[in-house]
Amino acid sequence: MSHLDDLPSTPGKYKVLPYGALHNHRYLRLSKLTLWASLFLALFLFYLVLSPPPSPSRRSLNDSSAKYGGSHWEKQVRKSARPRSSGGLTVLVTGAAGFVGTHVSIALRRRGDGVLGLDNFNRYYDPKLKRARQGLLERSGVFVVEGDINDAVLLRKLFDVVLFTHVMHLAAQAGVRYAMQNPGSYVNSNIAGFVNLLEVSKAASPQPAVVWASSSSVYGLNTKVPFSEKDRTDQPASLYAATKKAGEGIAHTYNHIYGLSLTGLRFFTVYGPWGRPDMAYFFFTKDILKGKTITVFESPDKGSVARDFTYIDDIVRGCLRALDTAEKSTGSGGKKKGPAMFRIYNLGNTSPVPVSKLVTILEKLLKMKAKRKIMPLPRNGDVEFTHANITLAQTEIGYKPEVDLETGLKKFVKWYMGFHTGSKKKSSW
Ligand SMILES: O=C(O)[C@H]1O[C@H](OP(=O)(O)OP(=O)(O)OC[C@H]2O[C@@H](n3ccc(=O)[nH]c3=O)[C@H](O)[C@@H]2O)[C@H](O)[C@@H](O)[C@H]1O
Repeated sequence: MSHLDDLPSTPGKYKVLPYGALHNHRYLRLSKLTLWASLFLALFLFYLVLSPPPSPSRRSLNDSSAKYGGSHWEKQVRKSARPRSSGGLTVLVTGAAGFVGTHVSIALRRRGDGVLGLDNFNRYYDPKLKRARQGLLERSGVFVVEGDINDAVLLRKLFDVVLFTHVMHLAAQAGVRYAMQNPGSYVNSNIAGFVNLLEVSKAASPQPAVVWASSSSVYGLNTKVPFSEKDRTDQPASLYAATKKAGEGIAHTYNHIYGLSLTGLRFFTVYGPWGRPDMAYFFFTKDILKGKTITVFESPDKGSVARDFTYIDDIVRGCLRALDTAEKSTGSGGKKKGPAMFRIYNLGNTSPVPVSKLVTILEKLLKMKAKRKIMPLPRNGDVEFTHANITLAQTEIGYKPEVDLETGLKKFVKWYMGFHTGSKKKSSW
């Protein structure tokens, strides 16, 4: 086989040229190549000169999420956060697509305050419910930024775009029993996320006043009833409770060092329309309707387990009163200028109801008999009873619960049936 065997067999694609012509041909190809390379280099240099490297914040903003940023996004953020009148509040609501977050955001927006929502739409329970709540929020004029409270770049960006007067911090890993399955999630949201939010809030100029959700669970094994803010809270019964208690300590630190105005609200088993499917009243309703057995816990001495169930509208009124009475933070840009307000309030109903009674009310409303399995309270973080003393909240912020369990559950069941049967009521408020 000769070297000619390597030549292509199709004559038109390969020409054997005399030396001079071959040289000229190579020269022409070389200069074309040089021309293209120079053009490419010039364009590249031109691009480098015209686009300076992104600042660290821009870079990580782009890296960490593609879901925010840009002029259209900023316009939506500003519009949502703008109050209708000059005296209105400008509130960042974290956990806005959550149960309490949705109700509070809509109530604020309805009375004319500016509200920007933030929610990470995590999968702790069906995100479809959170998306449905987001639909409600949008219809009320509340834009929800999809992001996490641990994302410092995003939080700083939000504070750059909007001068928030208040933060209503409701984003949290909720649920007492789930803490045994996923402890990290509680530390991540209720501790790390809260610190991150406070870091950004304390650095803001002006600093916002922060109102946040603590929990009745901080009373833990306390046996003195009703639970008063003065009672011990150093015996948490679950990691959830421990992280909420830690949150109160952390908040105090930011108040003490940086002059942030902080108000913690200890919610007592909040229930109502658009509620959380991981809560007993919600999944009892679902299971009773399906004819499935429900497990009703009883105390070790065969007594009833009771909760101070609090209706969502009462909680919303409490949140709004806390926001309205919060004094301004005294610091600015991370520097304390004087002492600032620090408050903790119980927001409960003041009338504990045994869980067995809750089931009886549901049976009546659903017109179905529940298949009950009575079980001793497992050692999973649940406490035997909760009972709020609300004198402090009543005296200082005018909190007054109005809805009893039967009335509240009636409203919940009405919503539940509408939402789950896909009737028109699905989107009603
Ligand atoms: O106040 C709070 O700070 C907390 O309230 C809520 O916790 P809880 O009061 O524990 O509500 P929830 O789970 O509805 O159980 C209600 C009752 O049903 C009993 N229960 C529960 C499950 C079951 O299968 N059987 C049963 O009897 C159970 O023993 C209990 O007695 C929030 O979830 C929590 O995030 C936090 O906000």
